[in-house]
Amino acid sequence: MTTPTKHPPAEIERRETESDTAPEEPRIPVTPQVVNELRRLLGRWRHQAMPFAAIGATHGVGAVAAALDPPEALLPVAAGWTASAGMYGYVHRKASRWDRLYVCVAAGSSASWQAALALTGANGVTAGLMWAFGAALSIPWWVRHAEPEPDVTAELAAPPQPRETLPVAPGTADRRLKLWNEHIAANGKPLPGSALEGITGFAYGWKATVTLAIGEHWHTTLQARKSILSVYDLPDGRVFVEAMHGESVRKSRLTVLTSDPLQQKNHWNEPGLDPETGKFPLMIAADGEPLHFKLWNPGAGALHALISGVTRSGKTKVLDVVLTEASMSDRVYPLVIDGGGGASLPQWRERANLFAGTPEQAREVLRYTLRLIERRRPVVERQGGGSLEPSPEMPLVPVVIDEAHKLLMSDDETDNRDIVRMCEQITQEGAKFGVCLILATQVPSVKQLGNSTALRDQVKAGTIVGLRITEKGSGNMIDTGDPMPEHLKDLPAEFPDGSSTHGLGYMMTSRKIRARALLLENPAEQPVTPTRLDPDSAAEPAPALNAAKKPAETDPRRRSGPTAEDIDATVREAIEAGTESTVEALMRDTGLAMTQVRAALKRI
Ligand SMILES: Nc1ncnc2c1ncn2[C@@H]1O[C@H](COP(=O)(O)OP(=O)(O)OP(=O)(O)O)[C@@H](O)[C@H]1O
Repeated sequence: MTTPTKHPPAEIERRETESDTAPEEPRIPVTPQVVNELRRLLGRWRHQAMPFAAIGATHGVGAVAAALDPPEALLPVAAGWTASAGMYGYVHRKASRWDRLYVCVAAGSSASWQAALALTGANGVTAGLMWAFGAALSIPWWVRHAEPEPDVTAELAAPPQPRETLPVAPGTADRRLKLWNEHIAANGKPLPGSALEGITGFAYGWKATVTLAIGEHWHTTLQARKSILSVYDLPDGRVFVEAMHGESVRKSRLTVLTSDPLQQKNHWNEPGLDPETGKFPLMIAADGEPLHFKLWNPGAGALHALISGVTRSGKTKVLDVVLTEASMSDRVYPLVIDGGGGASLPQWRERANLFAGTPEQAREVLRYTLRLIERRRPVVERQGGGSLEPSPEMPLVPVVIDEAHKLLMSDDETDNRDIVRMCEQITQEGAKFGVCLILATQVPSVKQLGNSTALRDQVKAGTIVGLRITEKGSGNMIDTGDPMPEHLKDLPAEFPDGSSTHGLGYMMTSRKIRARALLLENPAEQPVTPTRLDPDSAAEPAPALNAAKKPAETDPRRRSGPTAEDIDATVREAIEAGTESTVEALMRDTGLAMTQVRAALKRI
C-alpha cells in the first residue's frame, strides 16, 4: 500500500501555472475524415490484416491465462480453444479441401500456442517464437490475398466517367447467358461445356453463336432444340439452329424468337429480281431476313426449282410471285402450264407468253421448249461453249408447271411417261441454254415426279421450297444437306392466334430456318414487261394454243422458217427414201440446218 504525497499549496500553484504554459504535445485530431480514412484502409486491407488479428488474439489469450492462477487460467484457454474450433467449423462448411486443411493447421497452431503461452508466460522467447511462427504460417494466406479489395470509396468519390467509355463485359449479367450456363452448358445438362457468345437482339428475339466443347458437332446443338425452348420458356417453333458454313463444326447460329414475325402476312410490294445475280426475295425468315429464289446462277446457267406443299399450303401463291418477278423482268420469258386444267393459275392465261391448260397443250409447250433448246445450241457453239447468260437479247425461258404431279404421274387410264421424258430432257439439257423447269407438286417426292429419279436429281440441284405437308415419309427431296430443324409434316396448320399458316415453310438454301412466303394478292394488277425471244429462238414457231396472248406469233421472224412439222416430214421422207439416218447425210440430202435435223431426229 502507498500513502498519498502531500504538496504545499505553493507547489500546487506552481505546477498548475507550468502546465498552463507548457507547449502541447502534437496530437492527431480524431475528425470524421480520419475515421473514414481508417475505415477505408481497413476495408481494403482486411484480408491481409487477418493473420495479425489471429496472432494477436492467440497472444492475448495466452497472456490472460499466464496472469491467472489455475484453475482460473483454464477459462481463457478454454474460450480460445472454442473460438479456434468454431473458426474451423465455420470454414469447413464452405471451403475447399485445401482451404479446410490450411485453416485446420492454423486453428490447431493457435490453440497450441495459447496453451504454451499460458504455461511459460506471454513475454520473452515463447512469445517471439509464436509471432515468428504465425508470420511464417501466414505466408500462403498473404500470397493468396496479394491484391487489395477494390477501392470502392475512392471510386465513388471519383468524378463519374462518361457512360460510353465504360468497358462492357460481354454477356455479363445477361439473363439469357445465365440461363444457358446453368441449364444448358453445366455438367450433366444437354450441351456441357458449350459457350453462348455474341448475343444480339433484333425486333423479334435474339441471336447468338453457340460453340460446343472440343470433339462435339453442331448437330448436337440442333438436337438440344427442345431443351433450349424449355429453358427460355417458349412455345414450339421459336428456336432455330443453323450451320455456320466455313466455320468450325462446333459452331452454330442460334435464333431465339420471343415473338413470331411469321404470324403476320408479309406482302410482296415491288419487283426484286436482281439481273446481276438472278435472284429475288421470295420468303421472309423467322429472324426477319429475306430468303431468295434463284432463277439462274451467273455464269452457270438456269436453275430448276420445285415448290411443294399440301392443298392450301400456298404453293400457287409462291408461283404467282415467281411469275410476277419473271414477267416484270426484261430478261425472262415465262411459259405456263397449268396442270389443274387452267383453274390453278387463271390469271396467267392472258399474261403468260404461252399458257397450256390441258395435258395436250402441256405436251405442245414442252415440245416447243425442247425445240427452243435446239435453236439455242448453235448460239452456245458460236460463243465457244459455256452457258447463255440471261439478258434482254437472250431471255431466260422458265417453264412453270403448277399441279405438276397431275401431268407427271401415270395410272391405268393415263400414260404420261412422254411428259416425264420431256421434262427430264429439259432439266438435263436446258440449263446452259437458259431454259429451266419450275414445278409445283403436293408432295416433294419422286413418286409425284412420275417416279423419275433423273428429274428428281436435276430439280434437287436447284431451288426447293418446302411448304407444309401431311405425310411423314414424303419429304425425301427436302432432307438433304444440313439436317432440317423440323420435318415439314410438323409445321403447324394454324398459328396460336388461330390464323392459318399458308405460305409457311422452308427454302433449301444455305439457311435452314422457318420462313413465310411473300404474299401477292392479285398478280393481275402488276404490269408485264414485253420481252422478245432471241432471233434463233424466235425463228421457232410457237404452238397455236388457245391463249389470248401469243407474242411469238406476232413476231415476223418466226414466219420465215419451216415449221417443226414440215421439218419432221422432210426428214422422215428422206429416211424412207433410203438416206442414212445420220445428221450429216440428212443435212446433205434435205438441205436442212444441223440444228433442224438433230431436233427432227429427236422428235421422230
Ligand atoms: N404467303 C402467304 N401468306 C399469307 N397467306 C397466304 C400465303 N400464301 C397463300 N396464302 C393464302 O392461302 C390460300 C391458299 O393458297 P394457294 O392457293 O396458293 O394454296 P395451294 O397450295 O396452291 O392450294 P391448292 O393446291 O389447293 O391450289 C389463299 O387463300 C391465299 O390467300
